[in-house]
Amino acid sequence: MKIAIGSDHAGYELKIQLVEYLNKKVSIYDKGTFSNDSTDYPEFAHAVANAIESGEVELGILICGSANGVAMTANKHDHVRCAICWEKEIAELARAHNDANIVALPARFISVQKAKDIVDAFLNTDFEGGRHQRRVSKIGIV
Ligand SMILES: O=C(CO)[C@H](O)[C@H](O)[C@H](O)COP(=O)(O)O
Repeated sequence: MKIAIGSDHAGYELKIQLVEYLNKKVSIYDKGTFSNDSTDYPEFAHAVANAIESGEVELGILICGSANGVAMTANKHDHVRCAICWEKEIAELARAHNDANIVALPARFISVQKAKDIVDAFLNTDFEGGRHQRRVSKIGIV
């Protein structure tokens, strides 16, 4: 499986931990940031969202302090459904019911172990389709 990951400075340390953890299981495409220097989360959210839209990867992981900024940015992309997750059960539902293709993690509010559990749940849960496909299809209708 191909996974893109990106964070701003607030998520950088967690991103390092997750890249090391996930490298043993999947192919990781790291879209930055690559230091603790203060930066702007939209750059990395757009990079991960573009990787989804181009087909470079199947799923993505975004990290910032609260997860709000990266999720808001990624969800501007037509083919992205980015879900903020702070418990593994929410990650399972984001995949099973919402067909989310990016998980957004709030680095300043969850532990590294919690983040690993959330990511594992996200990567290992399939979309259920059926009634959920009907609802997901309506998301873009405004
Ligand atoms: O949480 C975030 C956006 O939703 C970002 O990670 C920012 O870091 C956050 O807005 C705080 O900014 P700061 O420059 O790290 O104080």
